[in-house]
Amino acid sequence: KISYDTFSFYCLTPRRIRKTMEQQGVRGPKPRLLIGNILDVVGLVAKSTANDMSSIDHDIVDRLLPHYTIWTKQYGKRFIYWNGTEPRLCLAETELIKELLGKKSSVCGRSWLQRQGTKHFIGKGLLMANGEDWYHQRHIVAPAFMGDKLKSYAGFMVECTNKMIQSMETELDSGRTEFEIADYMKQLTADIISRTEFDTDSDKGNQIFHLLTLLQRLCAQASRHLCLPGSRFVPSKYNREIKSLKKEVERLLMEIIESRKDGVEIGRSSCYGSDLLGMLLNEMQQRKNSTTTTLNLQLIIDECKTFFFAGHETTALLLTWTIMLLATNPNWQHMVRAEVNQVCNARTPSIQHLSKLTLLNMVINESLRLYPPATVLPRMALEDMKLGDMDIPKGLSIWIPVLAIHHSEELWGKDANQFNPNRFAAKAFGGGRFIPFAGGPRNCIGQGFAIMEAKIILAMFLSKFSFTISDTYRHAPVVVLTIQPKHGVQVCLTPFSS
Ligand code: HEM
Repeated sequence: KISYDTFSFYCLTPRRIRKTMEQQGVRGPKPRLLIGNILDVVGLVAKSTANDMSSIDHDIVDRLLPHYTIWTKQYGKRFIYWNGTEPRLCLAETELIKELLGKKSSVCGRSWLQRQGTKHFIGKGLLMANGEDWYHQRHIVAPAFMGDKLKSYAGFMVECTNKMIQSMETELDSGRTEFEIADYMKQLTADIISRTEFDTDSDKGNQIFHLLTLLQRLCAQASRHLCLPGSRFVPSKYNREIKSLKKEVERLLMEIIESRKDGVEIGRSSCYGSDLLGMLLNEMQQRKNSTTTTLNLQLIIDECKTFFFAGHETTALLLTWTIMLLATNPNWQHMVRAEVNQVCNARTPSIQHLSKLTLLNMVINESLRLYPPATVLPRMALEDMKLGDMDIPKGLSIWIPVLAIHHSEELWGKDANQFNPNRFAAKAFGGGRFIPFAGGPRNCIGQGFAIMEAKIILAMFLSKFSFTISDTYRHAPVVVLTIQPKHGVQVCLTPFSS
């Protein structure tokens, strides 16, 4: 039975899927046995990103998704390529994307390969959950990201940003002028998520982030290690390293959880708290006798890892790329600062101010369009389904190339690769065209949190410093799960007080 299942998983099902799609005219590059097109993709990306870009140019699709550019020219807007033994349909038609993320979201989920590849990293937390489990988990954590709860984080965000600005001012006083912004933003967003969702001191938070980053890097190579049957059970150096990092992260998280539980057990507090971790622990406690509950300690740990990961790097990248864009577009920097000064009037930004920062909002959107932290959105058909005119067989992975859609001249016009926040002045772009936070029921749960955080940090930063891009900055976006500046972003700061 096991050998038949393995044979079916690695050979029969992918073949059946390929046949169904070929009959509908969807083709793609020829796959190699077991490894599919992995080597083609790895080789093309290694070549296109081998050098830094010669100028600060936002035309980055050929660099970051060279395989997409080549195969879409050859096979059209829909094509199939193979990630090991997993066939992936690449889908760039906005109407179909809208349908997939919206109406068809209940029959789509995460693929086996994705779940297996991130098992030791974020486990079965919300990002990787499917079906009923996903629905249940989303329902539990959603209140932490809505309404008054969301608004209540603004004060922490201001406090953490003030701390960062003060440390920059101290550095400036001691004669430093150049700052690598990506590291500062990572530290700041890590502080904010640790404080708001886990009420944890930054030392422990830092340790967790450090270990999670190492785990993330290792897991990013998972598809190369998982295409051989049984490879995840082999005690290889790769597997051993992952397991030991996982153990260490989980030990640190358990310390945080235990200290919350102790607080309740010795009567110091009456509940586990109202932040994300508190909500999860309260839910587990309330339902401990229920037979339907799916929440257990391991799942809470997975959820913590998921939110530590999803809640800081993406926002840090949004901030980093936005500062790079403003540093290289002084007119926009000047206009947005004038808006901030007018709206906030020398006070720290409050919730009431944020909705009035229209130009800042346009700049943030344009930054998310040009440098969407998540370059692709992966989905898998959990059942046979119809998508537009296509019959999609169960088990087919569908990849939405967000970066390519955001840079498409057909969708955005001739200036698609230019920084032009004005395009967001008149209307909001939805409908599968502007999807930095995905869309439909399975969109980013932290979208409101991220935008609020980005507006507060940028407004405070702009009102304290004027900045230009440093001569040492080398423009070299690369993808390591998210779009990152390979050598960081160096800017020269001038404080307004001087
Ligand atoms: C600029 C910042 C952010 C961007 C661009 C972003 C982007 C995304 C995208 C594209 C997805 C969908 C992934 C997919 O379906 O494959 C997603 C999901 C998710 N994001 Fe974010 N995110 C950001 C910030 C945050 C923050 C601040 C948090 C938490 C505090 C967060 C937590 C999550 C979680 C838990 C999911 C999974 C939701 C689900 O599957 O139901 N994200 N994010």
